[in-house]
Parts: sequence; C-alpha cells; structure tokens
Amino acid sequence: MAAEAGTLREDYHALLARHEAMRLRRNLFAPGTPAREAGSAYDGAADQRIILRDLPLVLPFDQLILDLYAAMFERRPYLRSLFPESMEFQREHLARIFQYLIDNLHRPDAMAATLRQLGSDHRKLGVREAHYEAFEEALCEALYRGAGPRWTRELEGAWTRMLRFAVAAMVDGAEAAMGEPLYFTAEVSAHELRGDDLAVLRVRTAEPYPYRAGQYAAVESMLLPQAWRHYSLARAPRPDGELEFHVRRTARGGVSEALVDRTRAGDTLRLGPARGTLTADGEPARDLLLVAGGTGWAPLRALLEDLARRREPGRGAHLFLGVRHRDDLYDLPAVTGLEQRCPWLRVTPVVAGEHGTVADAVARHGDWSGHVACVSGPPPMVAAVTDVLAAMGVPPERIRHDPAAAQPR
Ligand SMILES: NC(=O)C1=CN([C@@H]2O[C@H](COP(=O)(O)OP(=O)(O)OC[C@H]3O[C@@H](n4cnc5c(N)ncnc54)[C@H](O)[C@@H]3O)[C@@H](O)[C@H]2O)C=CC1
Repeated sequence: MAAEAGTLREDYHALLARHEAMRLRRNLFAPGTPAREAGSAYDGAADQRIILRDLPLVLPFDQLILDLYAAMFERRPYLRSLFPESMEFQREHLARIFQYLIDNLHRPDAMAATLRQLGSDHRKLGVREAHYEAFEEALCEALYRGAGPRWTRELEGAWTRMLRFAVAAMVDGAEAAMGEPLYFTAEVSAHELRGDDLAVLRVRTAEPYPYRAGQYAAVESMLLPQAWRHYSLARAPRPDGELEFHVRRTARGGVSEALVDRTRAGDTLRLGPARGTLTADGEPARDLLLVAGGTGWAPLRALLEDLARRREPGRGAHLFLGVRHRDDLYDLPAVTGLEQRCPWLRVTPVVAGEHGTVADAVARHGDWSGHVACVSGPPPMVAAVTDVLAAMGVPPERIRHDPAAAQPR
C-alpha cells in the first residue's frame, strides 16, 4: 500500500514537473504570446458548428462524463483525491459547464469572465494547471469511446480547442486571484433546526470574511471533503463578524443533509470567498421588488437588513415571500422584525395552496415596470417571476438573480 502511494506521488510530481517544463518552453520560444492569449483569435463559432453537428454522436452527456472521469482516474489515480467521494454532483456540474460552453462558443469573449471566476473557484479544490492536461487527455478518450466508429479528428479537434480556450481563461482567473485566500475556516457558533428538514446555522470565521449583502459562499463540511455547495449569506455584514446560512435538506447523503442533520455548534466548516451580484446597489432612486421562494429568502433578508441600516430616503420595498405551506415560513420573527422597523417595507406572504404561485401573485399585484427586482428561490420560480416582470416591461438589467448553477440543491 505504502509503495503504491509512493508511486502515485512520484507520478503526480512527474506530471507537475513535465508541465512546468512545457510552460517554460512555451514562454521561451514564444515570448509575449503565451497560449492563453491566443484565445482572442479563437474562432469559437466554427467549433460550435462542428460540436453541435456531431453532438448526437457523443450524447448523452451523462455517459460521456462517466467515461471521462473513468479514463482520468484509471490513468491518473492520484487525481481522485481532488474530488469528493460521491461524484454525482460533480458530473452534473460538468454537464452544465459543457452545455454552457457549447451554447456560448460563438461569443468566447463574453464567456471569459464566467470562466475566470470558475478558475479562481477551482483553486480551493487544489486544481493546478497541470490537471487540465490530464482532463483533456481523458476527454479525448471519452469522445473516442462515445463516438466509436463515427469518431473524427475534426470532432476531437473542435472539443479540444473549446476546452483549451476555457482552460486558458480559467488559468488566468486562478492566477489573478493569487492574492485572495483559497478559503476561510469557520466554526459553527449555533445550529438551530426549524422544522424537520431545515436548519439555520450561524458561523464565525477565524479571519474577517469580506462580503456584501446579497452574496453567497461555497461551503464545505468536514464530513464530506471536497464537496462544496453554495449558500447565501443570510445577514448583512455585522461588526461581530457572525454569518448565517439557511439550509434545507434536499437529498440523503449530500452536503445539505450533513449540514442539517449531522452538524453541531463547535464544528468546523470552510467557506470560499463571497460571490454574486444580487445587490440592491446602482439605482437608489428606484423602489425595490423582492421576491423570495423558500430558503431563497436568505439573501433577500441580508439585502433588507442592509437597506434598513443605510436607509435611502424615499426608497420603498415590497417583499413577496413564497412558501409551499404555512409551516414553511421558517423565519417569521426576522420578517416581522424588519416590517416593524421599516415603514417603507411591505410584505406579502404567498402560500402556494392558498394564494397560487408567487409569479401569479406578483403579476396580480400591480405594475412593477419602474422597480428594481431581486428574485431568489427555486430556479423554475425565478424563471416564472422573471417572465412575468419582463412581460410588464421591466428591462433585464433591472431583474437581478443568482445564476441557477450557483444554487444549493
Ligand atoms: N439556501 C440558500 O441560501 C438559497 C437557496 N436558494 C434556492 O432556493 C430554493 C429554495 O428551496 P426550498 O426552500 O425547498 O423552496 P420550496 O421548494 O419549498 O419552494 C419555495 C417557493 O417556490 C415555489 N416553487 C417551488 N417549486 C416551484 C416550481 N417548480 N415552479 C414555480 N414555483 C415553485 C413554491 O411554491 C414556494 O412558493 C432552492 O432551489 C435553493 O437552491 C436560492 C438562494 C439562496
């Protein structure tokens, strides 16, 4: 066993050394034009056409991705430790990334910011530039396996160029974030069950944790190493530095179960740096429409606390709080506390069985075309509310929500 581990380590260091040598060579032989800068000349539209044309050959993604990880771990077993024990979420995540890349390949520059962020977020997983090489090798093998006799060099070329473009932006993002901490260690200061499947966790980080109201963090429980899930920070930043998360158990064996059922005060969590642009900033003259569904209330609570603190004269806010059942109004004291403190805030609870959908309630209530809207909840609810608001003439830049991919499930 020890000898095997030794060989794995040697393989790993050989890969890193080989990679560093390649990087040096690239820089020596092509000064000023490292591979990653070539992205700006990348003809993504041409590769998009090839990939879309041949997509039926390599679908379903599920199989392609299963083959990819199998090939990677078979060839380089030492990379397995960078991934969580359960690969299910990881595979779904990769399928979403592939879909995102394919959908947006015709406008590579527009994707760069998302990919740089992704690269910066991959640092906390221990991912290094060299690992992408192993990933590319495994992708080629999976494409070859999937397409079988219909595999072509053109198909492989288009996928490889797409991947290299994405990797170049991710590596840029990782390098630009060198000064940012990989993660923050936090101790759970309180764990409170609110119903059988929901917990409110309060945590304190060892170092100050910078964030703005409305943002979210990747959270890792020590019970499930390398499995990170996003949860919104449910309070505006406070002088005592205490943070709050609202977690609903969504599946057995996942991070939400670990956080709801198996976490107690005194336990350690890790938090990635705060992310997201769900803020009320930018247009202080406009009234706010806040639409929450279930634990999607968390970031909107932070926004309201922040607004209550730095009251902007004349600015009103209307909150629609959507839940399935009355019992799901799990944070009522906070809601009523804000309502009492803030005469400019109106609250409309929407209980699905009694009042219909949140989107319908928003539509029935009035004309929101002059408002800034912040929407947070299950992705289908966010989509339905966004459609209603768009139909009323609220421009897209005034309808704010987190990307569906950033949500805990
Ligand atoms: N915990 C957190 O920090 C955050 C959670 N979220 C997301 O918010 C959601 C909250 O989930 P739960 O608390 O379980 O809420 P839930 O499933 O109990 O539903 C909350 C509200 O959304 C409506 N809804 C549910 N499914 C819908 C659908 N398919 N179409 C239209 N409306 C629908 C319900 O009627 C209810 O009004 C999750 O998707 C989570 O990812 C979003 C931001 C932060």
